[in-house]
Amino acid sequence: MNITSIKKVSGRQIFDSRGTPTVEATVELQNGLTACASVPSGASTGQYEACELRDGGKEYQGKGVEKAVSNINGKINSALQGKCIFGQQELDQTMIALDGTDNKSRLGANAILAVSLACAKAGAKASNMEFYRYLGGMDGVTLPVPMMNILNGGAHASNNVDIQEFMIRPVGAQSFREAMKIGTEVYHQLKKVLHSKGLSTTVGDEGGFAPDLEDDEQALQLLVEAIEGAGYQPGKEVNIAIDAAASEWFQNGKYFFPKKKKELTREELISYFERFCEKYPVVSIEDPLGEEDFPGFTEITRQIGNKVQIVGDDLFVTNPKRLQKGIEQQSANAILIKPNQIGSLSETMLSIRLAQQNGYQTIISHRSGETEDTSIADISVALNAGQIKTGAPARTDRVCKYNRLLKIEQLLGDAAVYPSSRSR
Ligand SMILES: C=C(OP(=O)(O)O)C(=O)O
Ligand SMILES: [Mg+2]
Repeated sequence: MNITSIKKVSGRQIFDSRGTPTVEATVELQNGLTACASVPSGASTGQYEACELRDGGKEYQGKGVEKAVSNINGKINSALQGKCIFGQQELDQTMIALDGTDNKSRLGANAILAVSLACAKAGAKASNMEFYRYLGGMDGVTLPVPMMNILNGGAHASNNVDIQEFMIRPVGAQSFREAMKIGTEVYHQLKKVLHSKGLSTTVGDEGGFAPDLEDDEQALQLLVEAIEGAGYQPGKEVNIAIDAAASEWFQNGKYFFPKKKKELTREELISYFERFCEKYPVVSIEDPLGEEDFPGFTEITRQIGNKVQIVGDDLFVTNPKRLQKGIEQQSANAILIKPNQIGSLSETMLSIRLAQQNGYQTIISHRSGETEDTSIADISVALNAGQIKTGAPARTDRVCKYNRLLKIEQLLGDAAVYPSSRSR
């Protein structure tokens, strides 16, 4: 038996940032080294995501993950025992074949991904390497531009804002460290602005503020005011990204804003976003249309894709097959990468590479229900993704990813690259 082969894989039910059960896995090697990983969970989940296996019954309103955990302790443990920890592809393929379904519904994408990530972390430990270096080698040196979600709406907050996320991008920074300084200053300034207007400073699921507003456009005005108030130039030093999460709005061929009770056609919705991009420094729109609306995506990309990043989240669900369709139909120019949408590390890496080979921008992303696992930070640097979306720079479930990136930047030293607009 090789000392770097797998001795045991085990799982347990833990809780995410919303207090909902989720999966954690531990991999133990013959040499005694152990590594642990846990998986997050979404609220505005795409219909085509891999299956997050949840228990029936009354426990936690039927949200327990004990079945997924017992799949780890039973079938997955038996299949991976004795295998070499360095064969990530083979380990993932073994679990995918054992599952045997298209969407990982037998073992659960939550079970498979937790083990997949724990294996990769164990491989890094056994190699005496930092996780990002193990994944990306010497070539993984790019710190991502953080897309900080500082105002929450949609399915992530109980306010009256329909757009799910309003994010700031500190592109004028020259390092990730400086980007964090700028981002947190704007976040704190937004709190002051909201307070001065008598608006609520309670927060949504991702740590951003969740006030009731006149309309969604007011959120953009507040962000611009906060950027300026913190002493930065909107559009130059800090620009804005939104996630409409429009799959949540799609009903009978039209779009319906559930909170403002307003109905729009596809064309009206595209014009709505175009106006935002003309009037405000909005440079990135995620899921401007629904997950079925490939033609709508193609149309908005044709109209404004030369100056605005059009991001497919629910549209692509980190799935190389759906991404390939989008590439052929020119449906977007960027992809959101959420490892738990596809359910294994090697498939996640495949989607990132496919996107990069086809000139798509890549944004590595958290989920709205998170754990303290920081794998996405390492993945973003290892694969030179260029952007990360991991919530407000507040609340530990979000900040732990940002803090890991600060450490990685320090470890990389002079080799670290930050995609600053100033150096372009
Ligand atoms: C992070 C997101 O939310 P959720 O995890 O709820 O899908 C998103 O839609 O991009
Ligand atoms: Mg999204």
